[in-house]
Amino acid sequence: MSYSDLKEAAWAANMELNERGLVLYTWGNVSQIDRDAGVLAIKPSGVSYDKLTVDDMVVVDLDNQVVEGKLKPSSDTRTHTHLYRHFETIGGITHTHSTHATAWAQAQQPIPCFGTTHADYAYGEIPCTAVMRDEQIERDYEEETGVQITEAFAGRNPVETPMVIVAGHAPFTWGKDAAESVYNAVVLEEVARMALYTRMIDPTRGPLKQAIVDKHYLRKHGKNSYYGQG
Ligand SMILES: O=C(CO)[C@@H](O)[C@H](O)COP(=O)(O)O
Repeated sequence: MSYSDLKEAAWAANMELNERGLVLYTWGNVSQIDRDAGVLAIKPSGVSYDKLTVDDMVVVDLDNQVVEGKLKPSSDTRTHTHLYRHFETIGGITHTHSTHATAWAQAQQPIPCFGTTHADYAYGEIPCTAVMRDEQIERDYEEETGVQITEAFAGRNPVETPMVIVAGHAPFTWGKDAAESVYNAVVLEEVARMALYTRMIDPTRGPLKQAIVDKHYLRKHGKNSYYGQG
């Protein structure tokens, strides 16, 4: 993929994020990686979506060095590159401060799988990271945000749950490309909203029976999937 195609794909995903109402002003960012070229295109830092152009997108390598672009890359770039280095099958990452997912992040609680809507997209609980230690904050806050995410996924397949909430901060989602990571951010926000209402209706409600979670997740994503027209 040429740098211009990569920048176009990442820019279009950032525009979709804004059109879906998941970000305000300059909040959030989306990137897409070209693993063959070893670079990713990411939103520039502090640029509002209504002014963002394809040419503004910044191309960086996995060592966070700018390869092409006149603007500074997102302040969250080192979180994105950490995740690309550790989650080797993902192709796009979205970060938002969408209201309901961020409320769960501020409560520092994982989102239980209360229903089949959730189970259709994430194989069980949506993890919340641990709160960063002081020395991590001092060392490299954005890189350590990535560390907290990959540690929350120790023993878990990030493809099966393409979303996480960062304690005290907000959500990150990912997918095979930038567009799918935005799709998952939209899904996460709606699932977080449903879960908040569920918790309000019945604070004692526990997660859905695992057999139903299995049925819903695997009929869409398993090797014997029978959902849709594929
Ligand atoms: O997490 C945050 C701020 O807490 C980011 O989402 C910013 O809101 C966007 O930063 P840039 O990508 O514009 O540097």
